[in-house]
Amino acid sequence: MSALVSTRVLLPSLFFQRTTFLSRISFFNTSTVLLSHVDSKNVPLTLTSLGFKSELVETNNKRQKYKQDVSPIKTSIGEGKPLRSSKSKVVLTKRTLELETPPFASHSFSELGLPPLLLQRLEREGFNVPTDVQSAAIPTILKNHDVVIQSYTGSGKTLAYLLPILSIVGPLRKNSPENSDELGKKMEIEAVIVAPSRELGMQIVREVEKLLGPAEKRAVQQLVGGANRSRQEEALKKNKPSIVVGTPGRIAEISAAGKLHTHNCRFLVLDEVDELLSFNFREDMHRILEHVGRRSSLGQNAGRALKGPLEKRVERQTIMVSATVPFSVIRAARSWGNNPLLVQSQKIIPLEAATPSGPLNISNPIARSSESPSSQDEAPAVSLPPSLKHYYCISKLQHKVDTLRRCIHALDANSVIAFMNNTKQLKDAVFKLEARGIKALELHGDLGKLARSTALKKFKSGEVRVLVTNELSARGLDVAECDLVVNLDLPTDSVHYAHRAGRTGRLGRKGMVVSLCEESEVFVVKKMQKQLGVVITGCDFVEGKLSVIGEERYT
Ligand SMILES: Nc1ncnc2c1ncn2[C@@H]1O[C@H](COP(=O)(O)OP(=O)(O)OP(=O)(O)O)[C@@H](O)[C@H]1O
Repeated sequence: MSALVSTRVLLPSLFFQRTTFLSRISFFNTSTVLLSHVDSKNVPLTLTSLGFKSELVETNNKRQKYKQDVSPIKTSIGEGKPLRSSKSKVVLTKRTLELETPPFASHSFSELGLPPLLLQRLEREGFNVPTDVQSAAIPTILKNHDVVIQSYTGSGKTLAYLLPILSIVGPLRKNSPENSDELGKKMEIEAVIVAPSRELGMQIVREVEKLLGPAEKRAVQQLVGGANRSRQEEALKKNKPSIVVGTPGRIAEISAAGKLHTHNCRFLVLDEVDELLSFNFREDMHRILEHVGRRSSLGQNAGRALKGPLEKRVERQTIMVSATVPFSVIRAARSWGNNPLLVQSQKIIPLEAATPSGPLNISNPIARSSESPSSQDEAPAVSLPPSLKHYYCISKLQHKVDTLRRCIHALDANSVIAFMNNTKQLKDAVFKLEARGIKALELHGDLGKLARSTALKKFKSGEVRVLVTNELSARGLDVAECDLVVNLDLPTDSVHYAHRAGRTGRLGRKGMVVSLCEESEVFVVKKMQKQLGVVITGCDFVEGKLSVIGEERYT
């Protein structure tokens, strides 16, 4: 009761509205609504109060800016150099988010069987300790197993498959007697990595290039859509890369033109595999699966003929990766792979033993206690980083951008990704944010290649505070500094929620996800909450503060 009183004290004018609101929630849902409360010390909830260490400092132009904390981990993003926007002449200092609960395993990279040159490169790039999923996946892939890698967003799945691949193919590979005769020869393509978007494809290429270093970065080639195809074909011919990374359409196109020779390919990686299963990619994926790597004529049983774990395989090794693994992926993996294993952060099991809901819900008591979901309704409970905080705020459609503005100020967010479903409304939102003095840019598929790259670059560098985007950016996009994700439109389902939400809270950093919805949509939030097995708390942004409205208990 005292908690309820404190809400009244803080927000007297809103009290009546709030009580009405709570009773409506009860109407839409069977869940029990508890008393409203605000933080017991009446401290406003901001990203700072939630643990993002930042400090206000005066810069030359007298504007208050953030001084970054030095992260213990060097990320791919700049380390907080002062940045200057050429247009506004505003000096921005990037705030680096601390790793609060990093998913690091106790092992070191050197225990995982990686070659010395690769270990040196990891150290040089500041990758000192493997994450849990890397510790589980690297030795498993090195033992020639086909795998489905599933762990929550931002837990380091990319290196989990890149490191074993780089141990075996390309210039950093093991100089074992087995492949020493191949040294010096021009190799064929040995690994094909497929990603559903151009941005994700390019991000993976950057990660490989970082490890290869400038002298050897030609060993990887990007084959993404939207870029000049003949230039990519020329580069393939000239550089003879060991690894190609691309989008399904472009890989299939170049392969069909006879310019991509992948029949001897050793590895096929399907990153964001559940997305690659979607209807849009069906034909291209069919071609890739048929043409990449030597398929044994014995089909599925061929793998069983392997005598020992290190026996050289004669057909490709298939690696499938996602934070969300619905039953469709398990089914596809069983037919595409060779007795694949399901690799999660803390366990490795044969995929045959994985049930549709098992791998997703098992670690989450809330999701486990709810009714068992249908195959479309699976709860991606272990897909979400544990450090994330989830909120929803009721807002009328026409007030959403203003609510977003209040949300950004109340949470003191520095790097925000706002998701919308419709491109036209997305443009309007950017216009309104800019009109309210918040630097924002749009990112979606209707933009040209240059505009897309520029928007992303400006957002990553901290020059732009809000990136307004759609599903294009929901998968894989890695911006360590992103401290807030806002759903200006609700995602279509809990899987989409998980991927959008996962753009913040990367690698154990704290992050907040706020979904803005109309009153009639609250039941959708409640449904996703149940499916995801997380608490999505009602809130409002009043007088520059976040006020929690109610807590709900599962029934
Ligand atoms: N062992 C490590 N030490 C330090 N940083 C790491 C380590 N492994 C990965 N990272 C960094 O963590 C960030 C997140 O990794 P990554 O993008 O691979 O996550 P993910 O699990 O694939 O996420 P998503 O599911 O969203 O695609 C990246 O910036 C990556 O460089």
